[in-house]
Amino acid sequence: MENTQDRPLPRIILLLSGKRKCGKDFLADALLKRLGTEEAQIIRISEPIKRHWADWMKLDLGELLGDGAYKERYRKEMIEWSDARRQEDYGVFCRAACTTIDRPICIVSDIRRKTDVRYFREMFGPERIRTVRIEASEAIRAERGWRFQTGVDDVQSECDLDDYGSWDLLMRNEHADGVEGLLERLRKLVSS
Ligand SMILES: Nc1ncnc2c1ncn2[C@@H]1O[C@H](COP(=O)(O)OP(=O)(O)OP(=O)(O)O)[C@@H](O)[C@H]1O
Repeated sequence: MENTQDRPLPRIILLLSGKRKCGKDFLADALLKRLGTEEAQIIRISEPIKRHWADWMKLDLGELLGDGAYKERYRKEMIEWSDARRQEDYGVFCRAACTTIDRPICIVSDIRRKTDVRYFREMFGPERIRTVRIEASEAIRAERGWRFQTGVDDVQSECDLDDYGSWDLLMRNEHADGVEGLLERLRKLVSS
C-alpha cells in the first residue's frame, strides 16, 4: 500500500455513490452528526475541482459547494474540464481531496467513477474501504430539484458506477421517516 501522507491512515474510508439528488450530502451530513466531528469527517472529490473553477472564473466558492441552483449552472463545464484533467491523471482530484484527511473515519460523499474507487483502494488498502450506493426514484429526485440535463446525466460522471457490482451496502433514500434506519445501517458498516 502506498501511503504518501505523514498522518496516520484513517480506520475507515466510506465511499458514497448515487445519482444526482439521491441524497449523498444529506446522508453524509446526518451520519457525521451521529458519529461526531472528533471521530469522523466528510471530504468531497468535487471540492478541489470547484475551488480551482471558482478561482479561475472568479466565482463564489461557497455557493458552488452548496446544494443550491448555482452549482448546476457550471456543472456541465466543470465535468468537461475535470474529465480532461483526469485523462492525464485519474487520481488528480482524489489526491487533492485526501490532503485534509485527519480523522479515523473519512466519509467521501461524491464517488462518481470506477477510478475513484480504484484510487481509494490503492491508496488506503481495500480492507479500509466501504462502498455504499444510494438510490432514489426519478420522481423523488425531481421533487428535490433534479431535472435531466444532457451532457450531465448521460455522461461518465453520472453513469460510470451504474454497473459496479460490488457495493457493501445498497440503500434507498426516499422517505424522510426512513432516515434513522439508513443511518443505523451506515453506522454498523463503519463499525465493522
Ligand atoms: N431522506 C431525505 N429527507 C429529506 N430531504 C432529503 C432526504 N434526502 C435528501 N434530501 C434533500 O434533497 C436535496 C438533495 O440532496 P443532496 O444534496 O444530499 O443530494 P446529492 O446526492 O448530494 O446531490 P448532488 O449529486 O446533486 O450533489 C437536499 O435539499 C436534501 O436536503
